[in-house]
Parts: sequence; C-alpha cells; structure tokens
Amino acid sequence: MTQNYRITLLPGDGIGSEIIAVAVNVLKVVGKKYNIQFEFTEALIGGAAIDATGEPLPADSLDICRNSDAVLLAAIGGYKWDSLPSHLRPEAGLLGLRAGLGLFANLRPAKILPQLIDASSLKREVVEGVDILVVRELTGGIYFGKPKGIFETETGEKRGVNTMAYTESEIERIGRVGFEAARKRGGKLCSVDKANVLEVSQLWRDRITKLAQEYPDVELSHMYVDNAAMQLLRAPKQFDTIVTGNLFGDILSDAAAMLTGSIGMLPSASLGASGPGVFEPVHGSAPDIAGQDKANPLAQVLSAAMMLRYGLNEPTPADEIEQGVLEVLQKGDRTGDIMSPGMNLLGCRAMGKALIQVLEAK
Ligand SMILES: NC(=O)C1=CN([C@@H]2O[C@H](COP(=O)(O)OP(=O)(O)OC[C@H]3O[C@@H](n4cnc5c(N)ncnc54)[C@H](O)[C@@H]3O)[C@@H](O)[C@H]2O)C=CC1
Ligand SMILES: CC(C)CC(=O)C(=O)O
Ligand SMILES: [Mg+2]
Repeated sequence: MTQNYRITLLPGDGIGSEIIAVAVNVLKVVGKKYNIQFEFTEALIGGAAIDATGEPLPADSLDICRNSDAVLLAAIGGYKWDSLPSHLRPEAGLLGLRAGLGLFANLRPAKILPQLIDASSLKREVVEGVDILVVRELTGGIYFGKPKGIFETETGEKRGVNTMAYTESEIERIGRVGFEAARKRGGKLCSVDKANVLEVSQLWRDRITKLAQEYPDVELSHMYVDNAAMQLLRAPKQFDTIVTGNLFGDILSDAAAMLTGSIGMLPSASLGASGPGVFEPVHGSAPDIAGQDKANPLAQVLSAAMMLRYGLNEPTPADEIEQGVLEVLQKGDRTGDIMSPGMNLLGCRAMGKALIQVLEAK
C-alpha cells in the first residue's frame, strides 16, 4: 500500500531554494523505494514573503503548514531586509511559524561523522566519538518575552528592551523532552543556564532539579552557559544531552556545529505537543554564498531524514538517507565548507547528484 504525506516546502531566502531542491530529490528517490508518495506544496516565508506580500509569514503560509503532515524549511533572512524593524523582518516570520505551530522543542543533534574528523576545527582526539543532542526551548525566552521594543526614555534617549522570561510549565515541558531524550541516549542530561545572575535561570534550575526526581535513571548536571560554551570546545565528549533555553540553545548549537566540521552538516527538528513539526537546518540563509552553487545541502537532506523519523514515523527511509550521506562522504565528495586536501570539491547540485547516485544504487 502506498503511504501518502502532504509536505509543505518553505525554501525561504538565500541558499534556501538550492538546498531544498536537493532534499526534495532525495525524498523522491527514497519515497519510490519505500512506496511513499510525497505531495509537496510550496509556501512563502521570510524575505521572499515580504517581497511578494509585505508580510514575513502570510496567513496563507501558516494555514498550508497547519494542514500538512510535516514542514520542510530551508532558511530565511538576508542583507536586503536587514534595516526593517524587528516585527517586519524575515526572522519575525520564522518566530511566528514556530509560535503558530506551538513548536516548543527543538532537537539539534551534533554528531561527529568519522569521515569528517579532518574537517573539524578541533583535534581528532577531542572530537572523535562526539555525539551530542542539544534540546533547545523554542517558543519562549528572550526571543518572545515582553516587554520588547525600542523605547524612548524621559531624557529622549532610545532604550532597546527584550525580556527573558519562562514560566514553570514552559520549563517543565522542555525539561521532560530533555530527560526523555537523555534516557534513550547516554543517560546524561546537562541543563545549561545562567543561574548565577538571572532569576529566570534560577527558576529554570529549580524546576529541572525537581523534575529529575521523576527520572532517577538520568544523571543530571547543571552548567552556566559561559562555561558550557568553553567546555563544548575544550572537552565535548563530556556531553550527552543538553537542555537549555531559546537563546543559549541557539548559540551553543552553532558552536557545536564546528565540532562536526561545518554548520552545513547540522539538521534540526522542531516539535510541538501535536500537529506538524518543522524540519530545518541549524544554519541560516548564508547570503554570502547564495546563488553560487556553493552551499552544502547535507544539513537540509539530514533535516529531511529527521522529518521522516520524527515527523512521519518512517525510520527506515530516514536511516537510508543518513547512510547515503555517510557513503557519499566516504567516497571523498565534499562541498567547500567541509573540504580537506585530497577530496573532491563539488557544488551544491553536484553533491545532490552524487547522493542520489549512492541512494539509487542501494
Ligand atoms: N533558521 C533560520 O532560518 C536562520 C536564519 N538566519 C538568518 O540568516 C541570515 C544570515 O545569517 P548568518 O549569521 O550569516 O548565519 P548563516 O548560518 O546563514 O551563515 C554563517 C556562515 O556559515 C556559512 N554557511 C551557512 N550554511 C551553509 C551551508 N549550508 N553550506 C556552506 N556554508 C554555509 C555561510 O556561508 C556563512 O559564512 C540572517 O538574515 C539570519 O537572521 C540565521 C540563522 C538561522
Ligand atoms: C531567527 C533566529 C532565531 C534563527 C536562528 O538563529 C535559529 O533558529 O538558529
Ligand atoms: Mg541560530
């Protein structure tokens, strides 16, 4: 029996259309093999949506996403829209999508692939075997807290304000995702905060500590975010699962990318309590290389694999895509961001073709 899935594609801006095209081709190939029919619908978000409609997340786009089984997003943003006020920028579209779909949990795995150890910025002995999952809270914290804005003070000076706030229930629900994930992985959860300074982090630490009583099989530790950034680069193998807030998770997952060789390799899954998830690379729209066929499409392809696994409950084709990525790297194929001496330098499209060849041969 053929399984049908409705997938919303959000190419967004910059390298988005280049990398999403590769992921769609990959999905079609594995779909054929596993009797899965994808019905793809493209919708606007970010700068592309602003140019077409004046809004970073048109109501139409959110409706299309809500009515699909899963959403595959590339990235939004670019220089062209940088001078717009926050609420009209492409980034507001992304935050609106996450909030609109209730995607409070962002899973960001950072796993070192043996084929890419030489592409890492760190020494082999530091990164070999690294396998970290960052569980980032995605619909709260300083990206959403109120008040926010640029206000005028009594003296006429401008004052920029953002608010980092978490309720106990928000902390508890993301904490549970962290504990459950740690339980299925290496059994260790590190909660990252800034409880030495921030009240919001003191509440965070308190709630996570209480929650630990329900997970006696998980070893919980706490770390301040500044130390966590340093430890990630100094001794990343001490980490198994990290649970943290929106801002800290955003920053730490980019740092973790450099353990794995490039941000062009890191996928993510954004999930809510119900409804479709959004699957997107950790990186942004890379405007500096957009339109040049230089982007690494593998983070997007691996996000499609996460979509199959977490969004559609299709682990077998997900495994096959991940295996295909390992094999194409094993052959020595590399985009510029993960290039090392003696390897074959490919553009985005050629990397896509190389991967399709590997998958079709399976
Ligand atoms: N989820 C999203 O849609 C995100 C959007 N952004 C937006 O993207 C725009 C650019 O932001 P940046 O800070 O420059 O971050 P970025 O992640 O787009 O780029 C940082 C660096 O990594 C490189 N890079 C990123 N993805 C790559 C890939 N697949 N292959 C090869 N190289 C890659 C870029 O060329 C650049 O040198 C901004 O407008 C930002 O707001 C940033 C992060 C996430
Ligand atoms: C608009 C930003 C919050 C996007 C970002 O940097 C991310 O989600 O990693
Ligand atoms: Mg980020």
